[in-house]
Amino acid sequence: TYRHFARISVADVPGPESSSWLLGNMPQLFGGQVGEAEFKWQEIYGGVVRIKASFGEDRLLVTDPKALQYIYHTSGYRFHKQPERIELTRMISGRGILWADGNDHKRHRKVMLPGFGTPEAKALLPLFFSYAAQIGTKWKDIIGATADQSAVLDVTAWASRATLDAIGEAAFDYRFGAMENQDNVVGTAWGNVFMDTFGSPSDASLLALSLLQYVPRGIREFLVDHVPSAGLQHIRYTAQVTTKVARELVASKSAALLQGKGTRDIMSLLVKANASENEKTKLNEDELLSQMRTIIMAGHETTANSFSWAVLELARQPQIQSRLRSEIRSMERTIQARGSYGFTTSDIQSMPYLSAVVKEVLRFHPVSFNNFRQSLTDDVLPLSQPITLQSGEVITELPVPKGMKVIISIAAYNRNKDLFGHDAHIFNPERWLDGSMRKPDAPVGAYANLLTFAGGLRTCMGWRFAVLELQAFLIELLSDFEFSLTPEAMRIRREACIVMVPTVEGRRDEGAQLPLRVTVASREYD
Ligand code: HEM
Repeated sequence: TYRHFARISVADVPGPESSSWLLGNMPQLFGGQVGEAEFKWQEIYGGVVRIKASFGEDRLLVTDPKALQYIYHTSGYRFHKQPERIELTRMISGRGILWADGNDHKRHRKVMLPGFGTPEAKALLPLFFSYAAQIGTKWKDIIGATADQSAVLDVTAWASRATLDAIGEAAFDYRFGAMENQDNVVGTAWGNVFMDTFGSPSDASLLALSLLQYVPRGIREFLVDHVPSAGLQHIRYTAQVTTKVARELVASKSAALLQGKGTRDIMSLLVKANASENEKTKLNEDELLSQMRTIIMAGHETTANSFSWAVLELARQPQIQSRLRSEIRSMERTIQARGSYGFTTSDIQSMPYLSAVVKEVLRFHPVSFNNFRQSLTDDVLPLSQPITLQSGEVITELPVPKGMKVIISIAAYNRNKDLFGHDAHIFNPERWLDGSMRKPDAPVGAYANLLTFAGGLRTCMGWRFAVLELQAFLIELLSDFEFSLTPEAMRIRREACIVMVPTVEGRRDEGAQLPLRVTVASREYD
């Protein structure tokens, strides 16, 4: 008790009132749509906001670029993941890289790195195009069978199946077959898992999550593994079926490697890199299996939902959609004129509007919308903008106590008006083209100074894959199809599960969906 009251306090940092001692501001933070509370608080209080968790505990909501650079990079291994949140990660992807911290994390990252370079990502471009083309073929069949040559299609469900198949082949040289067989066990298990487990958390589940931090690790793990709840059961089942496939794959990859027949997929590179590590740094079998679950989880729903948000914005703003289609078709003509077929990465790099749209989608709709960290020691956060404490004192550095829990709002950082302009809350790809954006003093993110892929020591390993896959899907499907809003699509919510998914207001129990009207795009004026 003495230590608690004598330690450094952040109570003087301004922040919103909380009406509940039991839950603090957590219902506001997790109950609404993604970003709702954080956008408001960032506007009122700036880049560092003191909010309340359960039992009056102070937490910091951070979007200040310099503070984030410090947390992610400079002091990266002194800000660990929060113990209760790490249980959620363990449930989804096991004790893999997303779960590991400190030296353990270094070990995981080193073994995984060879699979995630630029050449590896570029080599996958034809594969991404081929899965996007498979969606196109299916859509043409469905649309062709309708009287008015148009159909309402759930873009999220199609994208989810295609990205699962793409990551299966890219990462493991394995065919999930989700596009062909909609009852595919792994595909079905992953379907809506985030919405079922993490969507619309009740006050009781928020309180349970808060209480987990006070429970010793072994008991915490037991509870998470055994508490009977439908959402948890769904995720446990998903983990079980994915691990089963993963086990078969690790065995076959290891056998192929022994016979000198290794392939170039991510998992083979990982198994190979692991084989050359010494006994201390090697990943064990459980860690290898967890890595596969991590890659499936991190590499499929994230990209599928980013694609869904992109298409929704294009349906909302038909003039952006037409301009992008024109750029795509113009590049198609250039490719045909040089006598080749298919886009290369340099073709894609010379499409400025596509690049602007993709950056704007990732800025506006970051599907992984917040990160949770906790300081290992007393520390001092540097700040880009001074803050005025409630006492009136103005500070440019903020001392934080050991154990301080920090919530990083990726969604709010990406709407920072100093970085992205006064219209940061508007979807406008033009900002990436008109030279109006200021170069940041404290760059944080890996891509376009966005925090979408986090930053520093734990930057998303698959960001190059994600950007290329998104570009390939947009090129392939925008070229052939036109998207327009349906009445349901006018009521889309940014649902705050672990991955931000679209749901329809009033129909959240149906899970993630994006019903858009899809027609075959005319080529008359090409
Ligand atoms: C739009 C798509 C994606 C987004 C927005 C995204 C976002 C993120 C974020 C925010 C993190 C940091 C998580 C944390 O520290 O808790 C992360 C980590 C990670 N992501 Fe992604 N990701 C995407 C796609 C992918 C893909 C396609 C792959 C793999 C093929 C991938 C693999 C990983 C891995 C392995 C990590 C762990 C990195 C580490 O802890 O060192 N991600 N991602």
